[in-house]
Amino acid sequence: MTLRRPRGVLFDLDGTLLDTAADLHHALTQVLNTHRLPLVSLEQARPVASHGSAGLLSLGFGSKFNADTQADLRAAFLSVYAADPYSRTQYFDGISELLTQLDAQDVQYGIVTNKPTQFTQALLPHFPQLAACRAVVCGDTLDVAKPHPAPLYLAAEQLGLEPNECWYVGDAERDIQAGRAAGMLTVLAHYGYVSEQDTPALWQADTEIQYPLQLLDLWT
Ligand SMILES: O=C(O)COP(=O)(O)O
Repeated sequence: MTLRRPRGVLFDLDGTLLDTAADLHHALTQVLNTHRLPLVSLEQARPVASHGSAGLLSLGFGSKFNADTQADLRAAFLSVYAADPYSRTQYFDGISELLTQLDAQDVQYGIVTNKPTQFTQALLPHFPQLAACRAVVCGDTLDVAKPHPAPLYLAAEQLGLEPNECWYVGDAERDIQAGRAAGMLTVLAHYGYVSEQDTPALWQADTEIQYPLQLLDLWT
């Protein structure tokens, strides 16, 4: 598919720009250890890493993650994660070069994540190209988060662009829902945390990429 080069590209963070699964998995491991429960492997945790603390805790605790326990478990998880959300985290291969290319082609870019501001702001300084983004909207920036389109509207505004001048790239169903609802062209980052139980063909993304630099091929 060859498309017109967008004026702006907005990206999801976990599972799209940054491979954060190992740090999230580390936090889950610590909490499971505290409760003397069996651990889950990184391979098991990766597919749910886009679903934040609730997704990971449900995976590790099963029915023990319930209405009575979830507040405490979440607090324990987040306190471990907050202490070090970056040591095991890295760019997906090609992201750094992709962002350099976007700069060179005068395509603006930004981040729309459901990750709370506290953790996003702890991570970004370790990834200077992301810290320099003109648009960063987190899960708690507004009182609604993806799949609601409002965070995407705000990010487009921060870039000084109309929503329909931006694309949205993400690896989860709620990313594609939010992008479609915002009237943006949606790109599924298939290299991210898409699990075997997911049905991305039903998400109706406009197009998909198998690795980050493939984004550039969509308009050249
Ligand atoms: O931490 C989360 O809840 C998910 O973050 P994401 O929106 O960047 O995938």
